Amino acid sequence: MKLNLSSLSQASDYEAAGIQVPAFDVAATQERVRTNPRWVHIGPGNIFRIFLARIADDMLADGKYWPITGVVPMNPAEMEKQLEAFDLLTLGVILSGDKRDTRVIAGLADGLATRREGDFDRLVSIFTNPEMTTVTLTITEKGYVIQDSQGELSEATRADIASDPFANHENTMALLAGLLAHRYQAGGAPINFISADNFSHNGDKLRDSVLQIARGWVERGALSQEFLDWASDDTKVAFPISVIDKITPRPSEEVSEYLTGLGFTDMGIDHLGRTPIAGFVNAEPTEYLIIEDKFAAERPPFEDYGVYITDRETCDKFERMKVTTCLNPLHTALAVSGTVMRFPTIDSEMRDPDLAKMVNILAYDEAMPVVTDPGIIDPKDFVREVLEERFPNSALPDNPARIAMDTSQKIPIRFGVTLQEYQRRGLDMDKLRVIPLVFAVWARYLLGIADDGEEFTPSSDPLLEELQGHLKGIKLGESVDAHAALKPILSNANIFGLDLYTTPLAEKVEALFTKLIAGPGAVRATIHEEIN
Ligand SMILES: NC(=O)c1ccc[n+]([C@@H]2O[C@H](COP(=O)([O-])OP(=O)(O)OC[C@H]3O[C@@H](n4cnc5c(N)ncnc54)[C@H](O)[C@@H]3O)[C@@H](O)[C@H]2O)c1
Ligand SMILES: O=P(O)(O)OC[C@@H](O)[C@@H](O)[C@H](O)[C@H](O)CO
Repeated sequence: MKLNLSSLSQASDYEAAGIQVPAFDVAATQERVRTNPRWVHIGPGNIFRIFLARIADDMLADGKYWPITGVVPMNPAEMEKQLEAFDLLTLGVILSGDKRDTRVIAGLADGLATRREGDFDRLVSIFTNPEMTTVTLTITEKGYVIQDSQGELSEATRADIASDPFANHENTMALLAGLLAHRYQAGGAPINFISADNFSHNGDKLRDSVLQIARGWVERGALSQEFLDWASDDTKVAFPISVIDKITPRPSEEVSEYLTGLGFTDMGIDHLGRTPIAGFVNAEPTEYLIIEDKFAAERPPFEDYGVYITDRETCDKFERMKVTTCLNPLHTALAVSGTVMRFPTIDSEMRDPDLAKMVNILAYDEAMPVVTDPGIIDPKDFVREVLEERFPNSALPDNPARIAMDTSQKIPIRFGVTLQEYQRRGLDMDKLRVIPLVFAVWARYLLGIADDGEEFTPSSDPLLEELQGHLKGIKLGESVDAHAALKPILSNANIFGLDLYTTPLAEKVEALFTKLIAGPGAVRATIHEEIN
């Protein structure tokens, strides 16, 4: 059996395999959405396919017409090999204990790849359609960045500003700013942009980046001030903030074999560069989506599908709890140490007493003091669920390397916000043990040498080359001037949210780093010593 519309018409084959199928006419919806689009999603990757597309699937099953048009602005092969090869269907596999719940998700009903001939023009026609009112995004943090590491507008952004606003743009922020210009020109129907990426005040960042490009066009006379006024008016173009939470690892070999055992012949894992791609997505059962109640246009009835639509303050508090204290910083701590110590999965790290203790200290002693209860869920229950159920979920094969991707972009949010809060509240940073340890292990990770003394390939990161340049020549077991090597990194407020030399942490990180490079086994020994 192959996953496609034709096999779906034999629903009994799916039912015999215990797989839930869409409760609506998928082919008819895919036909209708081409002329009647409602909801566009940029970056139709794993979390989107198992969370937002599933919500759309549930809505469609209830007769609420919110099919999604997925847009890949990067490599068209992602659209072709991961989505179109399966008629845009995804097999969602929820893993917990020894249970696997599998269903066909069909909320994604149309697919475009803007670097593919003709697709950009079709996207323009979708953006000029007033019936299309909502755009969601999961494009990773770096997709929003229009500056270089020094905080200046990047060369690519300057080139976009110098180019025709109405043309196709490779940079996603410029693409969206240009599509907004098309929408304005076509009458300016209101629209919502909901970032569902994992960082602080995601909607604000999206708004800033898009409007900065729009402003550049207005300043050089390519667009009118009226356009900018419209795009800046949040009753016309809304950018609510949101928080999304569902651990969604890369596709796993075990799940691939399981699906093959159910009779599928097309559920193998392929690769696009180093990124594994598949017709299925595996994830944990837990999920939270919180969206600020700030919309300019009609939107999907999210609240009927378990999504919290709430005030900005609640979003903010939930985000502080999840992204900057009780989940994502712990993830990054496990990602860099797990990679250097060659742990295959996060759950295996949680069975290591030192690493489990490290993240417990980080959560309860160092992060919790700056958390405020969001009201939706008690932070103590949230962190307990993370540390005792979600991370140790042995059915969920989450690889530390996935989480280590783009760490330089994540640190300001996952740790910097907490440090700024310590500074703001006058809390004692000298007491912090694990936060400086994580920074030192990250610097040790950047060397690309594991704790066994052998090489590993660090996950991709836009600053990898620059950061590795500062550490060039450092060898395990040899003496090092840690201050000279680390100063350019630790003083970079773009990375840590503040210059670590304005805190007691920089000195600690330098001392820890010196210990961590003492030789093979030094990472294990230093972590053990520091947390016991
Ligand atoms: N996987 C998770 O556990 C999880 C959970 C919560 C939130 N998130 C958020 O969702 C994002 C995506 O995670 P995922 O697991 O779906 O990853 P993924 O790699 O499966 O998907 C990422 C998508 O973003 C696109 N993309 C990458 N860079 C882009 C750019 N510059 N412009 C436009 N599109 C770009 C890719 O083409 C792909 O479609 C994460 O960065 C995170 O912020 C992920
Ligand atoms: O998705 P990223 O790359 O921002 O971060 C990696 C993980 O920490 C993240 O995906 C978590 O699994 C997720 O935030 C859980 O909701």
